[in-house]
Amino acid sequence: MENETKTIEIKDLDFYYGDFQALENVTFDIPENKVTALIGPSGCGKSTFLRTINRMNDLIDGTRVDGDVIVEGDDIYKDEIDVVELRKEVGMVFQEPNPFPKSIYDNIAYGPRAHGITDTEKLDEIVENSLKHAALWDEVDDRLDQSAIGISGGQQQRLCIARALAVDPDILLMDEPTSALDPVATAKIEDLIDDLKEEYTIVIVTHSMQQAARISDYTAFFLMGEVIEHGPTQKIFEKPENQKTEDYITGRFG
Ligand SMILES: Nc1ncnc2c1ncn2[C@@H]1O[C@H](COP(=O)(O)OP(=O)(O)OP(=O)(O)O)[C@@H](O)[C@H]1O
Repeated sequence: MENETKTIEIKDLDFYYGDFQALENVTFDIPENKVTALIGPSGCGKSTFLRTINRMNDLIDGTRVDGDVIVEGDDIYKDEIDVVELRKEVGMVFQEPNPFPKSIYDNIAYGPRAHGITDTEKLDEIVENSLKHAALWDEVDDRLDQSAIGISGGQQQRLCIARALAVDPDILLMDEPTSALDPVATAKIEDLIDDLKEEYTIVIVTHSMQQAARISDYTAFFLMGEVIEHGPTQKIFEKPENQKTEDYITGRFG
């Protein structure tokens, strides 16, 4: 990864829920404008790791972090940072599409309004651009005032991606964003991820080996809280260095 710009650097990261250690000594870099996939069996710490990048775990009582998570130069657990600003730079999309019970327009305008934008023309522009970026504009441009709950699951998930993009983040965290979707909607999100990496750094948790192989540039394989192997996706899938990685990739466990 020598020639890549590192957006996120993780060094010796340990994470605890109370007495339970969920991440141990995690160290790797996440490069800019690439897709990094996090794979591994259920409970190995993928979502926990993802949530350390925008300090979403802070919302859970009794958690503790050791080590460094450096996002765009700031050590986000050691430097004095504004967590609201961090979460603006590091957007998140979840497993289940979770639009607010508001209009399509208001879903997208919510974040920019919360960050102080009130000008209607500016908001119109953000809503249009965000929906275009999320490849949803053409499907909803004639019904922006209708409820976001009334569109399909795949459209809702693209709406949630548009909502994340509306506050102009640099990094997008995605926690199994297609696991609730059918194959057609999944393919649309995968195409979208491929387009989005031109402008955003993407970190995605996926249970699908095929999805990781299709869409990611780098892959990190987690097992029981540790990163067993990390590297270019093609190498991880075709020539893994660790036997455990090979066993997992070839479906021998997990
Ligand atoms: N809020 C919590 N409190 C206590 N333990 C937790 C909490 N969230 C997760 N854990 C534990 O931390 C470990 C890692 O969980 P995590 O959800 O990060 O794994 P995962 O790899 O994302 O799993 P999955 O693929 O099933 O979503 C698991 O043992 C889990 O039970």
